[in-house]
Amino acid sequence: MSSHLDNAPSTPGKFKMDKSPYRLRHSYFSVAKLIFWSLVFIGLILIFFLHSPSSSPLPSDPSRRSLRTSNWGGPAWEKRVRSSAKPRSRNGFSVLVTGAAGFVGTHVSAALKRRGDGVLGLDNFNDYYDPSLKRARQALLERSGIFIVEGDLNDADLLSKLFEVLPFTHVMHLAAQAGVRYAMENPMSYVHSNIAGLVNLLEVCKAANPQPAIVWASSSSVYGLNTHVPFSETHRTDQPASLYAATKKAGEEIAHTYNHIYGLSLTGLRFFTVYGPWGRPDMAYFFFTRDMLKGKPIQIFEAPNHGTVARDFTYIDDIVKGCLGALDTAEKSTGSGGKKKGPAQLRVFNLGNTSPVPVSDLVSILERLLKVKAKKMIMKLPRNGDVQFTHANISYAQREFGYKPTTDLQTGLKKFVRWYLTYYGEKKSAV
Ligand SMILES: O=C(O)[C@H]1O[C@H](OP(=O)(O)OP(=O)(O)OC[C@H]2O[C@@H](n3ccc(=O)[nH]c3=O)[C@H](O)[C@@H]2O)[C@H](O)[C@@H](O)[C@H]1O
Repeated sequence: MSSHLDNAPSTPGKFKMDKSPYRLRHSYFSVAKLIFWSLVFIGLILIFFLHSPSSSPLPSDPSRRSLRTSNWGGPAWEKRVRSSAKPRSRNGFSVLVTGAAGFVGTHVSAALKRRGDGVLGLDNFNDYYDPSLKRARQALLERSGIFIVEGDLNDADLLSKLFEVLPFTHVMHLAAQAGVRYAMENPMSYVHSNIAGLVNLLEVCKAANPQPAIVWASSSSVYGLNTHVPFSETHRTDQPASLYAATKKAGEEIAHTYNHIYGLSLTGLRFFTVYGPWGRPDMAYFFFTRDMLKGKPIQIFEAPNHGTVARDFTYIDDIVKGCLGALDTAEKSTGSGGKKKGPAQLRVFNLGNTSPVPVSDLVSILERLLKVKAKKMIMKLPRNGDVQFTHANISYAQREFGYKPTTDLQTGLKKFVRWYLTYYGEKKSAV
């Protein structure tokens, strides 16, 4: 005899005690059905929330996910932002520098601060190259009172918040996925930073009140397969040789659109192979130095028929002068609250050195400076985005803001090598 408690169907297992096979199957299927339909119902609710744009509790967009991990906001944070971006003088600029922990970003930020402008940095500290170098640059800027907010360009909420805290007069947009050859390894990182990130930034700038004037980094690589030299801003740029170049060219077209529709003042700067202290370890002059010091072989690219591969290497201090010149001559945006009020300035400048140097000469200079004989491996120029030759015509920048590079490769590399040996010598390790 079984007690009534034993009959209580508290769990499906207990049903096995029931003597009637029909009742057992019937009850079992009712519960299973109930569970099944409950799961379907919960699933539908979840699908509805995940796809609802306004109330999405778990955003599927990776750029928005950074919101959850980034550490910004609050009165103390806002105070730091304000104090970093406050100019020393009444007519000084208040500049948001994106990519402030990057090579050019660090130098430009420091120069702006030195002359009395307020600077707020933004950087996502990604690991495209050794992030400890970016942290060291950050520490350097911190010593001169520059705060770098850690966040991604694609984080619209963060960017909007920054403009809410402060009416930036200018944006110096230097954050990007750089490097010509890496584009074949990780193409989407170029789309994420150089296209999606740029659009996100421009969306926030167009909605800001007042709208800032924007100066941003394009690239000499937009000239691609152009064969007219020296490269002038009027030459064709519709034959990019790498995805990197294509995203920078797309950026120039996107700039045109935002200028046209929203009255944003936009100036693009086509940088020509920038080098110098605190440089980028992914660039040839930098890793040639590292590998030569380690006694490792280096690859030197050569064009077909032993043709020379050359670059218009441009020293960082000259580039900084060009950036400041562009900033100083940038006119105000004309829109407000997302509406254009009149035509606004739209410019593109070459910032080069006007004196191309063969890569083999770059290596000879490094050999002399490092007192090391390079183990050279001559290789065919790979078809991975590299072009054979770059040479800037800089007369437009010269005319508009007196841009005049003054550092030759020998002098600039000497300063780079001195920095390199101090930086890595002190750390007793190479990159
Ligand atoms: O002006 C730009 O817009 C770009 O400049 C820079 O690109 P590049 O001019 O290609 O510089 P970089 O890679 O240092 O190669 C230098 C030279 O060494 C040759 N090179 C390179 C590697 C190698 O192993 N061997 C070699 O001979 C190579 O063929 C080349 O001739 C920036 O990286 C890029 O982000 C962008 O800003």
